[in-house]
Amino acid sequence: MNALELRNVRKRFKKRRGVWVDALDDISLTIRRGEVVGILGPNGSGKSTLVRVISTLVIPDSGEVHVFGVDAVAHPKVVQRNMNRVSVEASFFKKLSALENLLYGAKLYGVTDREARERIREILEHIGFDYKRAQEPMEHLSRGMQQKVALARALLTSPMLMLLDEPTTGLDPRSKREVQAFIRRIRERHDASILLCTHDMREAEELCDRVGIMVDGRILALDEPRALKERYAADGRIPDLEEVFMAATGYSVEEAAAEEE
Ligand SMILES: Nc1ncnc2c1ncn2[C@@H]1O[C@H](COP(=O)(O)OP(=O)(O)OP(=O)(O)O)[C@@H](O)[C@H]1O
Repeated sequence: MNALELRNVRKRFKKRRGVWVDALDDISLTIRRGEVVGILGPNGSGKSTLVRVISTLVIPDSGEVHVFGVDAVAHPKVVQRNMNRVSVEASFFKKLSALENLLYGAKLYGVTDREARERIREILEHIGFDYKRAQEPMEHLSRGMQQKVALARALLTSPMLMLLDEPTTGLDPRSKREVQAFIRRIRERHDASILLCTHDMREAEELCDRVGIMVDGRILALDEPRALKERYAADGRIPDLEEVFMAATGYSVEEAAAEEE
């Protein structure tokens, strides 16, 4: 059984009168157990909508979404238990400490307080979060530190499927490396299947088994990074992933990362 299966998923949004946008335009995608699949795409290409549909926050107009064989549209509660989403919009109780927020998160997933406390310490240390600061209110922490708490919360509940929506965007270089190293470790242990949306080509290449390129709600290419590069080879020269991205999308990396108009 696959960790994730999307078949012909569509989602349209009304932008203004008479103007619609196909955020997801006939998306089919499979993630095998233990596999890390990256999605690279410019702003507005539909990555967040993809993550929201899988995490049952948005209902697709048509198509099927199965998480470990369970229909996500018909049984959102069951599916939510088997996955966790990390995104910049992660919600916390800002006045409470990181530790209190993490304990609360663990409780929702049925992890006991004692078990949670041990694991919280271990996870925070692994991702380079100074445990002494875990007692401070969330609102005192930098964005990078809050992002690490969001990641810790996702890991704490041992989700079978992790949806990482730009987990390193906005982090300082050191935090970024720590978070990436942690994702790499999870990957090596093969204990989670991961969908990773990112702007960062190197991150995608280093962390993902397969990478998809998304533009205007469609996945243009999805393959192992090496195979993608071979596919776009010209005159016997193998391009890097950045060049593949430009060739496939017509966007430069800078344009892809720029704010949506
Ligand atoms: N709730 C909504 N209402 C109207 N339009 C929406 C809504 N959510 C997304 N869209 C539109 O759907 C398209 C895809 O958006 P989405 O946020 O999924 O892209 P993205 O690739 O995640 O971009 P970003 O990297 O900026 O988050 C965009 O044109 C966006 O404006």
